[in-house]
Amino acid sequence: MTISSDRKKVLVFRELPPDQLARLQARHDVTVANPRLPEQLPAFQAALATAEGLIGSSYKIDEALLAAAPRLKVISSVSVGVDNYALDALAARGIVLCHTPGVLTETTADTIFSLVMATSRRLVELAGLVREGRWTRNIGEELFGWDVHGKTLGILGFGRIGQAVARRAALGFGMPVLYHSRRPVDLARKAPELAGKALHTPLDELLRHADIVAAVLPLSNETRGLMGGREFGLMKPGAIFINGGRGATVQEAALLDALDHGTLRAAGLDVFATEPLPMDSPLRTHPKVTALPHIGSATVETRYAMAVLATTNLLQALAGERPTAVFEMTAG
Ligand SMILES: NC(=O)C1=CN([C@@H]2O[C@H](COP(=O)(O)OP(=O)(O)OC[C@H]3O[C@@H](n4cnc5c(N)ncnc54)[C@H](O)[C@@H]3O)[C@@H](O)[C@H]2O)C=CC1
Ligand SMILES: O=C(O)C(=O)CO
Repeated sequence: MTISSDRKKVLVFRELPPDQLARLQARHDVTVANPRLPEQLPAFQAALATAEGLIGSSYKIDEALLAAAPRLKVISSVSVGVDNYALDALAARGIVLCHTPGVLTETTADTIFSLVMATSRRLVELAGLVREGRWTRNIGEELFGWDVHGKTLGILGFGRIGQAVARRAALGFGMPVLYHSRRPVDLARKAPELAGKALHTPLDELLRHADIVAAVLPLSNETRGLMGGREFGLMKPGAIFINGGRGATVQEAALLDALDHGTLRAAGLDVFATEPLPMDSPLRTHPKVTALPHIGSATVETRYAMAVLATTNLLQALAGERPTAVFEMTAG
């Protein structure tokens, strides 16, 4: 990467905290334009033509958009997931892609574990009973929940966040953990606290044995639609499905079918194939679904930490240094 140290054109395509925007403005010529807002789209498109650095998230940066950015050297994503970026086109042009691994791991694991709790103990449904003035007598068996402690948790995607979910489950709730990932993790060396408590398990076997299955997979050609009718059909009768990775790793029609006509107890979803979730999606109001508006990392502290890391990554790359968190195109 050869980028000299003079002022560069930077395009910010999602709001940044004022102090992080000021860090960028002190060193570079910055345009802030949100392409999701129709009134700002022309400014975004105009700035693309000269931009050397982009920073933002939640917007598809596809090949056509990259073609309109001939001087682009670096994209700094305020996210760990990189499914919004045309990776092959970036690699072909030698454009550096940075992201925000690590700083959101624990917060996202908290969110995923809250979905485990909420679905098992029917928290949202039963809180609604109180809120709506329908708590008029002790609840009966038909509204009882399901224990979380001691249940077997199956985790799909055993990277940073998957392992953080496993720690909560195994160390806090006495849950045996099965995990599915591309390859076994050397737990004795990388996460000794989980050694002997989390077992690498082929997908079908995991689905057959887990009481609760939590997906924390990145979206890629390999994981798109990974959970379909066959996979939901393999799950234990009465099991729960959680998705905290990416929506499109699940075939939503198959999930609905498993909830309506299969034996799935409930689903807890933070992510959807289309976001925001369309008004006519049956998942929005399904009685067995706890749906969240993609809040995995959405705490004050963590969103700020993500913005700081993304800003640092961009400044480093534009200064010709190796950024703290480069997404390695061949990693997995
Ligand atoms: N709901 C939310 O707000 C958030 C969602 N995410 C999602 O979670 C994903 C995971 O984040 P990290 O744990 O930091 O990533 P990571 O790279 O540390 O872990 C990914 C894991 O998935 C596994 N994997 C990848 N492809 C696979 C395949 N084809 N089959 C089986 N396993 C496969 C990898 O082996 C690895 O264990 C992100 O890519 C993002 O999409 C991340 C943060 C917040
Ligand atoms: O970082 C990500 O990939 C998210 O989904 C939001 O934090």
